Amino acid sequence: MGKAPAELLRGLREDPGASAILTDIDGTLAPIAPTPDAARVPEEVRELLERLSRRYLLVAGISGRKTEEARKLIGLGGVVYFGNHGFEKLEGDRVEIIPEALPYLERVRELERRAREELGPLGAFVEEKGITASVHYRNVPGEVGERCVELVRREGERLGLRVTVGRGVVEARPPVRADKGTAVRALVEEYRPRRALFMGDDTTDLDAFRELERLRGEGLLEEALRVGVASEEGPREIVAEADLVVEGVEGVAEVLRELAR
Ligand SMILES: O=P(O)(O)OC[C@H]1O[C@H](O[C@H]2O[C@H](CO)[C@@H](O)[C@H](O)[C@H]2O)[C@H](O)[C@@H](O)[C@@H]1O
Repeated sequence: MGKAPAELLRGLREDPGASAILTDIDGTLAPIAPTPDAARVPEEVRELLERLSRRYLLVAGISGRKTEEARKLIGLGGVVYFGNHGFEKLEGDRVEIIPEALPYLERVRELERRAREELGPLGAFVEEKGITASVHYRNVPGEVGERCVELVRREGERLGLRVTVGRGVVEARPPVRADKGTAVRALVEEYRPRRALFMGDDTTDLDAFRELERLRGEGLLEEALRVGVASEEGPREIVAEADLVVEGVEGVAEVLRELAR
């Protein structure tokens, strides 16, 4: 039998000054909603994060959202924010984009234009995000969803962009080395925690899981804990690669309560 959650979290809980709590937002802190602007972080989760940010070395939100949106959703000053799947970071009041990605901005916009023209009339929604593109198909029939994935894959290939499929969304990004894993590495190198946990539910969170494990292998972390948020829509690797599996945002809240105990 695997270890109980409290046992898995003990190392972090007993060493808060040297522990980092890193987390995805949508599907992890905020329940999945029909549209991006309907998503909310429950008040209890926000309060727990606030307490943890005062006690632990680091609390960071690493999201696929635009950084400003990630900041708005969590709404806490004591948290560090990375947006657009690790392509952006909030530095003071400024959002910094990975410089190597900037030459691709026009291609991302072109893909968005093509998606709006072809898929907008069918009910798909293209979220305005800047350096990465997201085409949402949660609220359209299955065959339209397939057309969304097809179009973004085709245009992504033509424009030299990298494409990923997430929960009700297909996304394209510049083909440079930036993802939630590079965000995790940057934070570990800057803050030097002994222990770190990452919580996530979707495809792009796997980059963070894998980097956390590499950091542990390299000896930069003594302990790395991957918390997978199970869902019917998420990739099976989220559960397969996790050290601890929880059910939905309520399961995440339990982890936060335990860390705050
Ligand atoms: O990395 P995350 O913080 O989990 O962001 C991933 C994407 O999340 C958002 O879309 C997802 O949540 C929406 C609200 O619940 C939902 O309607 C949609 O179907 C999901 O894919 C966000 O809008 C995207 O920009 C993020 O990339």
